[in-house]
Amino acid sequence: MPPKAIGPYRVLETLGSGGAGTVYRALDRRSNDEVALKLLSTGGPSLDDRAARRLAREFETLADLAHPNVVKVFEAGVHAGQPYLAMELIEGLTLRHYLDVSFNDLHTPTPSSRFPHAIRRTADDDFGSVDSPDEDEDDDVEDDGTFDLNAFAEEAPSEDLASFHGAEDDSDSDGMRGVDPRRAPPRAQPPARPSTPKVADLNRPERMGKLKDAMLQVCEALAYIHGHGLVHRDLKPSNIMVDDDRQVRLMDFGLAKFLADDAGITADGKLVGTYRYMAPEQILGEPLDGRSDLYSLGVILYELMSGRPPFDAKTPHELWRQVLETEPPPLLALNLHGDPQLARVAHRLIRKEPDDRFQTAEEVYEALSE
Ligand SMILES: Nc1ncnc2c1ncn2[C@@H]1O[C@H](COP(=O)(O)OP(=O)(O)OP(=O)(O)O)[C@@H](O)[C@H]1O
Repeated sequence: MPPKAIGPYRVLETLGSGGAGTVYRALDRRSNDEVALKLLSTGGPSLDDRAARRLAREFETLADLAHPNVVKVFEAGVHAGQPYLAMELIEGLTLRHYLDVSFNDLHTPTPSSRFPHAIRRTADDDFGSVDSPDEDEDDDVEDDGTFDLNAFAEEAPSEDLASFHGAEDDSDSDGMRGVDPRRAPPRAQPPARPSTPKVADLNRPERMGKLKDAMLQVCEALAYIHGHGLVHRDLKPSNIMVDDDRQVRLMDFGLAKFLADDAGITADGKLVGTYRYMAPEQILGEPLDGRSDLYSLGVILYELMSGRPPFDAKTPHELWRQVLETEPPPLLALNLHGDPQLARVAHRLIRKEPDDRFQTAEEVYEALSE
């Protein structure tokens, strides 16, 4: 049951939940304006402290930003020990759902789709935000409210439920948790899966127009935040929303921080970000810059064009190995009639070396416009 009130806000409905908490539609009783209210998950005392710090960071980062493609944050507070963040309410969809041609045909339903607000939930978008692989070996839900391997297995994009459980077992039995990706031993790469059914639907002109337009707007948002010395660090389809006027908003800067204290790892040593969209340098805990966000953008573009991610594995360990060591299948082999220029952009964005990628969001914008 959602709370009835949070601080000065009356809760109207649940919009969705993510790794860090739940987002509600709420009414500001002072102004009568509707907002989106993100309430961080409760847990032990350490979760509260950490979550509060995450929220404060998200707020500080966002408060000074003003761009049509970046979500506006109004205020942060604490309610019954739980931190919350009030932000602009976006009447729209996450990028994945906005571009979804036929959700059930392209994605195997996951347990999360049982929830009535599944269309707004975003757990299908990724494997969940994650902690450093060498910590918290025993719990499904990590102490900062993010998820470990079981969440990873559950959210694997193209596995059936039996495979999910297999993945859980595998990961537990062979010690996948607690593995440092920098020391991960090589394994054989599984063969690329055949392209998804109805892949031709992905190329419908109207959908491609929407995809390109959304990508251009994301580039504008990224150019803006990178210009302010910020790296998003957790760019993924659930952190991009598109409103009814097709205006894109970049969300969730909880993981962003100024490049000055950059290391890709939080002060308490946790790796932040979401596996599937993480650049190699982020997996390795190396310093990040805007090019790491461009890598994530490339994964998103590849996935939305082909119906599957460039690297697809049952366990984080295997995914890291693929991301660090193998080349993704050519996008146009998965989608024969995909747009060749967009496919080239996607492949260049997901190059392993940051120097081999586009160097700025402005460059990506230009390439997408060609
Ligand atoms: N400002 C907003 N306006 C409208 N809906 C929103 C807003 N912010 C979030 N939502 C909805 O709530 C969902 C959950 O958001 P939330 O930021 O908690 O999770 P997430 O981005 O999916 O995951 P994570 O927190 O792990 O990055 C979003 O996917 C979206 O559907």
